[in-house]
Amino acid sequence: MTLEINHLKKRFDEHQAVDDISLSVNKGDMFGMLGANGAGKTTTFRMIFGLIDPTAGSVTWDKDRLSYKRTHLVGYLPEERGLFPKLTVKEQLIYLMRLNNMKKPDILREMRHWLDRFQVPEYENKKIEELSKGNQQKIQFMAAVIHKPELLILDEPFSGLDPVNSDMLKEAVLDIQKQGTTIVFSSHQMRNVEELCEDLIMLKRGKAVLQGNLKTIKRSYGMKSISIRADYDLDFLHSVPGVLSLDKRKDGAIVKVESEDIAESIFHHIAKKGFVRKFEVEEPSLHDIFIDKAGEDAHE
Ligand SMILES: Nc1ncnc2c1ncn2[C@@H]1O[C@H](COP(=O)(O)OP(=O)(O)OP(=O)(O)O)[C@@H](O)[C@H]1O
Repeated sequence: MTLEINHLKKRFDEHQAVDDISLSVNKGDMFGMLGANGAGKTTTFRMIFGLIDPTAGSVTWDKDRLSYKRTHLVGYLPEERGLFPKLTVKEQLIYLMRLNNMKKPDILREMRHWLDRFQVPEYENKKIEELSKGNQQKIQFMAAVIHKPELLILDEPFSGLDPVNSDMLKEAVLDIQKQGTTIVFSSHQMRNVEELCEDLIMLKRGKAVLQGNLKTIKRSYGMKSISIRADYDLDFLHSVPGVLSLDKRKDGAIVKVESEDIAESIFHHIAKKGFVRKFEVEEPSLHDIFIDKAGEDAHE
């Protein structure tokens, strides 16, 4: 079972929201979709789920279009959370899961399992409007997973969660993946993507600007980050060709350079100045790559 996206495009009047993206995600993989605000992530998710039709290109799950009859195979956590404030958690989940043809005893069993897991068993009979935003999000997440979909789409699942709840959700997502579910998610929090994804696509104004295996991308990315500790001012490194940025720290600096060769030349420059306490060349973080690639659209 594979999610296949081929030359997918979506145009809204004059605006090309998604511009020719192709990707495939194999069963059980976790795939990250990155991009600044307005890059086209949500539009892509809506096309995967079948809420809107592509202008061109195709989306298939297990070689077939995700038509209305097959939507129960997919779990979708939409960006615009859509719960009914006046319903209780139980009523809400029964309502949504009946749409997936789930039987009531199965819904209740799964709901209680998840409420226990999220350490909020007492929420069963609480109204949605009585819950905090973060806790409503847990219920929305449950609505995406209770029917055990083959493909799970999570649009910004971690936004608005405190660190404890964010970790709880992350563990839940990893467990669901272990059970063989294929997961595609978007996040503005690069650390989450680094922790969870093997493969990713980075969109900018609807186009893929970076795509592939995260480890390979990081290894092959020219840019390097050097962590330096020294007892003298490192400001002079600003004028070394190939230095992209210099971020001063208490007893040194983090210097971003274009390539490993530049890192070597930096080492010679500072060694001439005096004793170097630390000089460590690291691969760029996904955050660095995002700023570099998503460019002026990224306001992280
Ligand atoms: N129904 C619509 N009609 C017109 N324009 C739309 C519509 N839906 C999305 N767009 C436009 O398409 C572009 C992509 O939007 P989309 O919501 O897919 O971005 P996104 O990557 O999910 O952004 P964010 O991180 O802010 O959620 C935006 O410029 C948006 O204004």
